[in-house]
Amino acid sequence: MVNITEKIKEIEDEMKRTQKNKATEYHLGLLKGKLARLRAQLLEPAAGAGSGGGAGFDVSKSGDARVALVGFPSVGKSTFLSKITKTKSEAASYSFTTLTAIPGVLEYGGAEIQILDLPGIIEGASEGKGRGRQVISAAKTSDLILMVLDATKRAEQRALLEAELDAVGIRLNKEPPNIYLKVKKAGGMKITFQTPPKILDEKILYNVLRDYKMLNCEVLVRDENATIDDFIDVIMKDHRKYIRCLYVYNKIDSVSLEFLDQLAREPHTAVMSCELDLGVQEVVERIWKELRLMRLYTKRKGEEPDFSEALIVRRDSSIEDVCDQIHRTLKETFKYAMVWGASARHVPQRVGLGHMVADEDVVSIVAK
Ligand SMILES: Nc1nc2c(ncn2[C@@H]2O[C@H](COP(=O)(O)OP(=O)(O)OP(=O)(O)O)[C@@H](O)[C@H]2O)c(=O)[nH]1
Ligand SMILES: [K+]
Ligand SMILES: [Mg+2]
Repeated sequence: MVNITEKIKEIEDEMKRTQKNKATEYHLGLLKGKLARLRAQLLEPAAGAGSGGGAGFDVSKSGDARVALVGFPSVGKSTFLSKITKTKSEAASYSFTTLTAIPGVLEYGGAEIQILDLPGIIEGASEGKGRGRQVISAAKTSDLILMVLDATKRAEQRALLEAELDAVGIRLNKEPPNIYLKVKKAGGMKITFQTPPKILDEKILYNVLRDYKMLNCEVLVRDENATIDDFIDVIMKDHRKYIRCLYVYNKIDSVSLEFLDQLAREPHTAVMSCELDLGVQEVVERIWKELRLMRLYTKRKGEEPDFSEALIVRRDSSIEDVCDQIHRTLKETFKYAMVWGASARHVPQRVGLGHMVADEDVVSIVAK
């Protein structure tokens, strides 16, 4: 039987040995493409493997959003969960105290946010070390990854974790690449650049596409700074997940003020000490902000809006999403909606299902 992990290792070694220059660029591009394919294979559940393979933990999603706590062992994930929710997750000084996914509910801004405490992961998690694959599958289902880091540990921990998540197709704080790709039945390859590319060229895209046996397709590269990694992400788009990430350094009670200041300046980063209860509430506020949920208020005809209970919807929601949130079948009897607030051109504005709402809008749905 061919061992995928070994093949991956071989390619990674070859990439490390290969010097990066103009002459090797095409070969490296091909290797990256092959690596992406193998990694996707590795994550496919093996036939007859039962609950193994890439399956996550058996915790159903609930509430308005899900946040996954991801980190090395003993960084304080369970301590944090117990602090911000009513759930108690065992915390101790030894590694792998937590062995399964423990859900808790954070109530904030009228929303119920599911927080998933997870076992610690170690280097090699993406290749199946420890419970790595299960943890990563759970992280993939979340709306926000909270990467919990130990402020007293080496700075590399963050890059190591990022590499593990990257290897399974999770892209943190990134938008999908601005490249259009359409596979066709015939007609050959048509590769177009909207503006002169700074990094890519036609040949490298052609080579990778041929290696993927995508001989008939249309490509339009809209971003002049796109890389071959971006292009491979587009080819592999069914295996990619773009998730926001908040990096949280815990145990700041044990580091110097200078170092703390340095950590806090990194992008998408917050610092806290669960032990001294420092910064924990700020982290909760950051979670809320990063989730980009919106609060809407509903209003019945002829009555005042109900500001006592917000309706929580995701960013980029339309009136149709609002209807679905209120009731499964409301859309079917929908006639029009009246909207007051930032999304309305004039107040109130009469709108249809396609209208995009804004945070704190007041919405009145009129049914047939
Ligand atoms: N100094 C300090 N210790 C902390 C802090 N927060 C948690 N700890 C300690 O760190 C140890 C590990 O905490 P846990 O909450 O079990 O860590 P975990 O990340 O859930 O660990 P695993 O489940 O094993 O992956 C415990 O001994 C905690 O008391 C903190 O802010 N400062
Ligand atoms: K622990
Ligand atoms: Mg734990």
